[in-house]
Amino acid sequence: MALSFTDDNSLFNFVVKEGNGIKGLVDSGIMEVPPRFIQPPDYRFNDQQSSSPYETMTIDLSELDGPNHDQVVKDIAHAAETLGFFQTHLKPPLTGSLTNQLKKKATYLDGVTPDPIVKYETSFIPEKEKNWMWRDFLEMTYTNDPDALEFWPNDFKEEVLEYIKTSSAMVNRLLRALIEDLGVKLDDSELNTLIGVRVVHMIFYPICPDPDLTVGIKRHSDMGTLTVLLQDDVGGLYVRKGENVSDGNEEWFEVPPTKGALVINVGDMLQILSNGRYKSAEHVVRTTSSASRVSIPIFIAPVSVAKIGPFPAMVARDGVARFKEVTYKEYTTNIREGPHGGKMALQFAST
Ligand SMILES: O=C(O)CCC(=O)C(=O)O
Ligand SMILES: [Fe+2]
Repeated sequence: MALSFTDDNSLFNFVVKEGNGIKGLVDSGIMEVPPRFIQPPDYRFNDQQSSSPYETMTIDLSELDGPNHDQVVKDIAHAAETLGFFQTHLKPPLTGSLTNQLKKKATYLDGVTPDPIVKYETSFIPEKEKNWMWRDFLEMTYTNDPDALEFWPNDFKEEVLEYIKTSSAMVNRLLRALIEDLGVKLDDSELNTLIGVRVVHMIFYPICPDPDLTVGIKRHSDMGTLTVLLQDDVGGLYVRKGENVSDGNEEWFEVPPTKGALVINVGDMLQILSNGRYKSAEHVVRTTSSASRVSIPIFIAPVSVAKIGPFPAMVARDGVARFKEVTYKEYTTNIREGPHGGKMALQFAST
């Protein structure tokens, strides 16, 4: 008989403490969504909320080195100013194999001992959240190559390292282009401070008995500088166009799975640095009853002590500082402890 989890204690024990995750719930044969996962109506998301298919903006970054440099910089900046999302190609050998491997192996806690740079998690902060999200994930923090090779799970460590390296090089060029378009000059060490932290999430979204009631990830924007994301072919990531709070006219687009492509999105730190010209993208992940999904974001963020505020040149040009200076650590602490969801967290740094 399938287990039932109508009381929060037994659910918490099974999912979090014993480390079975949501995958464990689904594998146990649950037929209904336990109450803890049911989102209030305003937080639910289904694909009827998405408008016309999103015309994917795919940018070929290799053209940054060629005669089209100026045009490519403009395209990148335009994407960052409008939707805050675009896609780009990652050269072989790393394309779909990592997501396929993750799908085959997806486990929550089985068989690997967590250590300081590897964590098994579910939802966002299950101890505090009223309504849990329908996802399990493995968090791997990059410190250096020897640590990664020693502590990360054997099944993935080499490929994830390669993914991080390829993506970091790309993000470095991308950020240079975005900053170039602002007319701001940074030296290498200033730039490196903004992309000094790299955290990988290997996310597993199990199939869900009632997708209308749940979300894979709630509406949010990413807190760092830029996020790079590899998704499998299931789909379910939606991005919001525009950011006016609840004007009743929200438009959402699905970011379509595209073979060999990486999704890039702007994080809150880049919105602050650019004094609001670049927009961190609000996005959401729905659940489905037909297929489990995997995605592998790399969150690229400033080092925790970095003081993040609008570039002085932007403030001078705009005549106003739209954000105050905060350290990245203060910002992330506020997200964990204060109000978040949608783009609420940015208000913490707003003037
Ligand atoms: O799974 C996805 O496509 C998006 C994941 C995401 O938004 C996040 O982890 O912040
Ligand atoms: Fe995200």
